[in-house]
Amino acid sequence: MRCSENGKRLAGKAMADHPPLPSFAAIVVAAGKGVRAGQPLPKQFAIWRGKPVVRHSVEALIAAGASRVIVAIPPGGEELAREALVGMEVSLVEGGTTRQESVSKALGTIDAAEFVLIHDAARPDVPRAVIAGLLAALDRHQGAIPTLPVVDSLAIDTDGVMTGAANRDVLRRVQTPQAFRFAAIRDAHKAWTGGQDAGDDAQVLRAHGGEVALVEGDKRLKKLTFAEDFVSQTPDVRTGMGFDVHRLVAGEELWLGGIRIEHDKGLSGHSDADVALHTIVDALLGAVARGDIGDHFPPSDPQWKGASSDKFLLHAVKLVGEAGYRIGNIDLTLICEEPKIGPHREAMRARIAELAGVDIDRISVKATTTERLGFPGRGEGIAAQAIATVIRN
Ligand SMILES: Nc1ccn([C@@H]2O[C@H](COP(=O)(O)OP(=O)(O)OP(=O)(O)O)[C@@H](O)[C@H]2O)c(=O)n1
Ligand SMILES: C[C@](O)(CO)[C@H](O)COP(=O)(O)O
Repeated sequence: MRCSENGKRLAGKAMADHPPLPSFAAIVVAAGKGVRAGQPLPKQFAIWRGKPVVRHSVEALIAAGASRVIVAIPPGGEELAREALVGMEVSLVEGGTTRQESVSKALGTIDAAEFVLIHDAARPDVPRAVIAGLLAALDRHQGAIPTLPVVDSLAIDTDGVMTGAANRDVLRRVQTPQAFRFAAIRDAHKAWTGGQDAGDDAQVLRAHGGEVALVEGDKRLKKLTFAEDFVSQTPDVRTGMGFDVHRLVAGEELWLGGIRIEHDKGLSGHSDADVALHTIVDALLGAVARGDIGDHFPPSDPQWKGASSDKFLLHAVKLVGEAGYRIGNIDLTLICEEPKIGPHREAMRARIAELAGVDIDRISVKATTTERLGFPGRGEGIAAQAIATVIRN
């Protein structure tokens, strides 16, 4: 069965900007029921990152130069599979009641190949570097599998009670694709006599006396198993904007962007009137929908008379954290003729970054004039506007 009969050589579609890999056949097992994933369709046909799950890995294997791709599908799943793999040159084979049986049936359709990669459709994101590492290891071994270290300590569970521990230093989490010398894995599957299923094909090969190399796996090869694995991982990003104006008057200190600037005039207001910090406070409050600066620090409250605006910004940063977010970036624009902002820009960025608790590269301070037009142009006041993004933790 083929989803496309166009007869083009698959290897010709391999990405031109990578050195070619040794020729290999690929089996993608997609014949499971996907019960734990609880999707409306078997999970291998559900949409993930805009495409059916199974399509992702088939595309990656073809791009890496697979000479042919055999996909094991569930009984009665041909229409779903054709739809998921439309336009791709693959062979479809009906799978079995277990993964191992599905692999065996797919292996039975290959007459000859030097190497074969066996992969779970449920692991859609297949880095080419992993494929390259596996194929390279077949120089010296009959099989090679991608693995990751175990990061948690391990307990042996006997009816809910810990009855021992395992040494995680010698244990590895095993992923797919798993790569084999074709004849070795074909013979191992044929010879399998164990009543119980093996966990994977590397175990089948080992049971037949083959040696399996461990190569570095990749987090991206995570298996989609549960419903939560289908929930979008796109970060929840929010934006807030702020705008403020303060009057410039003689006889006041000028506080701007959290620093004191020598100038013949200063900003007037109930607090230190740092228009830049006030604007940033409003942008942050807006991003987490916590009102505006006047709600938190009313100008009528005497305790804020002459207060440093640092306090306001620290408070807004705290509210962002309490809402479950962290600051992504802040982009501030100051609108004035005087003072010139350029000489103070880096000091402002550093102070704002310090108060916001983020790296300086997340803070931008820009300035513009109004071509001597309006109140900023006449030097009567300074206006500021800011945009802040926050990202859910
Ligand atoms: N009879 C089977 C069972 C599983 N698989 C495939 O083996 C891979 C790994 O299996 P798993 O994640 O356990 O998938 P399911 O068996 O479909 O999941 P569940 O146990 O939740 O039903 C999947 O790509 C699955 O489609 C297969 O080809 N044939
Ligand atoms: C083959 C496998 O993905 C390697 O980790 C794993 O053994 C499949 O197990 P499952 O129970 O079929 O999900």
